Amino acid sequence: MAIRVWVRWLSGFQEQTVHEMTDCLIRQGIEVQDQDDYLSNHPGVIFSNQVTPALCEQLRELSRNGQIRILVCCDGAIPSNAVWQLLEAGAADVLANAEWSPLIYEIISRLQRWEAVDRMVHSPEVQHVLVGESQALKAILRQVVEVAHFTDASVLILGESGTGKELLANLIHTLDPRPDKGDLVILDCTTIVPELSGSEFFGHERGAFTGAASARDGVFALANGGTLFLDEIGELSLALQTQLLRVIQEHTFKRVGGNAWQHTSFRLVCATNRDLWAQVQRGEFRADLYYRIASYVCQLPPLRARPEDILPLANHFLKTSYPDQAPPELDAPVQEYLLRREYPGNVRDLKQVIARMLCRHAGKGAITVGCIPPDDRPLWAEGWQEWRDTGFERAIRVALNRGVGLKAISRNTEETAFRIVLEQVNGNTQQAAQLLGVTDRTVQNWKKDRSSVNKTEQLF
Ligand SMILES: Nc1ncnc2c1ncn2[C@@H]1O[C@H](COP(=O)(O)OP(=O)(O)OP(=O)(O)O)[C@@H](O)[C@H]1O
Repeated sequence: MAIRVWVRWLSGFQEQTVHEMTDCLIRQGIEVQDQDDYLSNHPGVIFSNQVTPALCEQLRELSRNGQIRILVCCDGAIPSNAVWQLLEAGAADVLANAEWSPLIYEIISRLQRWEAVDRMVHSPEVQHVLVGESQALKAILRQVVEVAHFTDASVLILGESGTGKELLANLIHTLDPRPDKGDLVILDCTTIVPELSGSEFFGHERGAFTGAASARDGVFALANGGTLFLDEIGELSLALQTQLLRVIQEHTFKRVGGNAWQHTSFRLVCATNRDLWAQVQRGEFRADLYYRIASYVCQLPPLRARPEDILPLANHFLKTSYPDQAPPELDAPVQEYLLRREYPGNVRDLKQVIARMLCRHAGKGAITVGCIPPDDRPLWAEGWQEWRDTGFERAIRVALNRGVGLKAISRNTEETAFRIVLEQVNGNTQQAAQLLGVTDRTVQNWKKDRSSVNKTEQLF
């Protein structure tokens, strides 16, 4: 299938160059669209020899929060501060080369990679497994597809409980293109008994210790040719972390009670709901192990930071509960309830809420508010407008009980609002200012302050 792109030529390129380069792209199987098609969802290439405020503004408009990937190409050197300006404005990459031929080659490589990643992201094996419409989830999916399919890098997945870390680990294994791939082997680090850890990790020879009636493989041997998923890695004691270092680096190990070195080849995926880097800084997690397990770090945001995912996920869980028939719909008040509800257990929570509502659903009609179990119903005051967000109230109560005053509570509320909005708009100052109802300068000042001072105490 041809790769479709739109191309724009800015700032005085010779007509002959434009024709030659366009022909070159077409010869390489790139379908070059009319300039006017830049509003479509296809990726785009902008050729420009100058970085001007107008170009940055255009990029901001076109990139639509990173939904459209745009390459900016210059046929010459470009100052490094201009490169960062272009990236900040929304360019997916900036290529510069005085020679046209390598420049075109690089452009084609990027476009082919993007197309391959897009195809995989939209494949049923991804779309039917990891559901979500938010920009945050889509961006993660693209990155994960790229790292899983095109590299053998170790991946560290961070995120609160129930955000989908294990699901992502499964997906990384599914997308691994190795021929004759081995199994996905999962080890929950919270279940390791220290005395048996050697055997669990490396296996043992017969008679290696009392009770070792026969030889047994450990997880590193079982994962040979496949993927090893170490869940809750943040719970491993320092002693157990030390045991893992060699095998993770060298891919060789000895069974307990054995003398022969064995070789194993696996992709390592680890997950934790802890702040692993903070653990490293406190000396609770070995820095050398951290760097080995975290070639690529993927942070899954909590569900509260991506409310656009709530209804698609709810519909997905309904569909999986009715594999052979059309699932019931959620009526409007139930949808509103789901959107306003708190999800401390993240996606797992939402899945359970749907399951609980289905228990009370009778007939063939839509799921209505009566299906919400009494314990799950919101606190009422006088009507919809008065819906009280119990989670927010709870946080304020906890803060007040801790003796935190109004000033700190207000500051934290403001911090949280800035953080949420900036995440939502991928750091775009103008859009954040618009959503927050403040000036661009206020957002810029906030960003500046944040980079120069430590985080304030987290209340919420
Ligand atoms: N994006 C998603 N699309 C579909 N299902 C999801 C998604 N995210 C999570 N789930 C579902 O939510 C539940 C919890 O997900 P998972 O076990 O992967 O979370 P986790 O982060 O590993 O949790 P924990 O840290 O508690 O082990 C699972 O049933 C999973 O299938």
